[in-house]
Formats: sequence, C-alpha cells, structure tokens
Amino acid sequence: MTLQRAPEAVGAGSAAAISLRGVVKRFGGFTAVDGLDLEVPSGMCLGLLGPNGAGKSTTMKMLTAQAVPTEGTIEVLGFPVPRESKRARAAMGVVPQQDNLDEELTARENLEVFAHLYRVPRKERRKAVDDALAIAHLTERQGTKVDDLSGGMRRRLLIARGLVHRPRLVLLDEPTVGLDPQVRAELWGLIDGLRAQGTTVLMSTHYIEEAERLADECALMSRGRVIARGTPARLVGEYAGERVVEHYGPPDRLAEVERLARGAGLPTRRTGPSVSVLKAETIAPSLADELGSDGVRRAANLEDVFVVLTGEKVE
Ligand SMILES: Nc1ncnc2c1ncn2[C@@H]1O[C@H](COP(=O)(O)OP(=O)(O)OP(=O)(O)O)[C@@H](O)[C@H]1O
Repeated sequence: MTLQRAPEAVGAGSAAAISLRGVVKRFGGFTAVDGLDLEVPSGMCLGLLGPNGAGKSTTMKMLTAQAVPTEGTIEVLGFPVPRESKRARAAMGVVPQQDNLDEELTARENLEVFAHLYRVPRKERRKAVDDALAIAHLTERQGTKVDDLSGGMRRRLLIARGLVHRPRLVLLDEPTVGLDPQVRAELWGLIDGLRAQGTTVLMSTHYIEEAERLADECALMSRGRVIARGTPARLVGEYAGERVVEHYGPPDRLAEVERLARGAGLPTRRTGPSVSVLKAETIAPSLADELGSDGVRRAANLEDVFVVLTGEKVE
C-alpha cells in the first residue's frame, strides 16, 4: 500500500525538511533546549535519541508551534515556524506521545474527522481514509469504536491519523513507548514502510534498538543539545569502536579494570556487575595482560555509544 501524495506547496526555504538553528527554549530559569542546531534532509528518517529530560519532546513541540522558542530560528518544509506554523502543520503529520483519539468514535470516524480538519478535498477523502486504514492494518476494524480497540491498534490508529492527509513529513514522538515487543515490531514495520516511500520522518525515542533499526541517522541529544550525529554504524565506529570486552568481578576488580582502561585512553561503561572496555580492538598486548583474559568479547553497539556519551543507563 502506498500513499498517494496530494500536490503540496512547499515553502520557499532550503531543501531540508526541518532546520533548527541556535534554538533555545527556557521555561522560567530552566533551559530545556540549549542552542540546538539540527537539519533533517528530505527523505531521511532521523532518530532523535536521548535520555529522559534531554529536550526531545520540547524540540518536537517547537516544530509544531505548541511551544515557542526563546531564541533561534526554525523552518519546517520551508515555512518559518512559528510565524507560518499553520501552513507547516497542514503539510506535516504529527503523532503525539499521548493517545488523544476520540474514544466515542470508530476508527474510521476518527480518520474522517482529521481528513476534514486537514482539508483533504471531499472527493478524495474516502480513499485517503481507506489508504490510512490499510497502512495501519485496521481495515477490518474500521467500524470498531476506539474504546474497544487494543492498545496496539490504538497506537496504529494514532499513526494512521497523522498520515491521512498524505504528509511529506511525519513527526513521531516516542512512537512505541510502553508497548509490548510484538506491537512494537508491528509499528516498526509501519514506520519502515513510510521511510521506504520517501516520507521524511523525525522520530524521538529512548529505545536504542528502535533508533538502530529504523533511523538512517541518529542525533544523540543530551541536556538540550545534539552531542553526536551520524549513521548508527558511524557513531558506533567513532565512539565505541569495533569490539567490547566485558569484565565481571567484585567491585575492587571492576574499579581496577576501569582505572587501567581509562589510563590507556579507552572508554568504559559500567553495567551492574560488569565493566565494559570499548574500542577493545586497540588494546595493546601489555594492557591486555594487565586486564586479564577473563573478559567476554562482543561487538560494539549503539547502546555503548549512548551510555558513554550521555553517562546514562538504557532502560
Ligand atoms: N512546560 C514546561 N515547564 C517547565 N519545564 C518543562 C516543561 N516542559 C519540559 N520541561 C522540562 O524540560 C526538560 C526537557 O523535557 P522534554 O520533555 O523535552 O525531554 P525529553 O527528552 O522529551 O524527555 P522524555 O523522554 O522524558 O519525554 C525536562 O527537564 C522537563 O522537565
């Protein structure tokens, strides 16, 4: 199933679907977004990855003008936001973190209301709703009241609702938070489909696997800034290297491993009863002797990068 796009006027700005420059958002004396520069080229799926409180949701809200930046400039699909946010909103799909579907209405009626709100021409509305239902695998349940849908179906409907006007850009705020693994996998298929069609996707998540699996590039956010950006493979290569060695043992042994590795300039991470030494392929033979041969070797991954750069654990 492919989405047939409405011919959509795009604002006069750059080719990037999203552009934030020097964006700051303060809430009173608290700085939630702190000089954010972020470009999302058209057609890319960018994963905005970061620990709780990093500023991901605030960034999403500024793109839809639900929050107004204290400083800096934002363009969405070429439209300056918040000045022309109505036009930007009309051309993008937004899937919020909170389920705000109308529970009294059926799945189909929810989509019809949005097709109307988003000014899908009357003649095209039925097909637009049919297509969105099919993409979300909800055709069979279109007559069911939202109240009677399962959690996974509701989440798929929420995504379908964001797609009903065939947007070129979709914002997904933590699309699979709190869902069980099977439903998460279903949604990943759906998001993958969007990406394959060339829809630009900005997806915030704190699930590393989600970002690794879906995103062309990841921007790692911490304390309101992007601290690293690139393809998952490049980020892993640059910050965690190829191999990791995990050492297990009592606390004094772990502290010794950390001291030796850090002394040699190698990044480390603690995970409960173990210390992982990253970039293990660069360990000199003399250091390998000192570290001992009890370590478990594995490939480096994006989770290692996340922990090393943010200092935070992953759920
Ligand atoms: N309206 C607000 N008033 C005051 N502080 C706020 C407001 N909105 C967000 N914050 C604060 O800004 C910081 C960034 O929040 P934000 O929700 O953007 O983070 P996040 O990266 O999306 O985290 P999460 O994954 O928990 O949603 C947090 O410390 C939060 O408490």
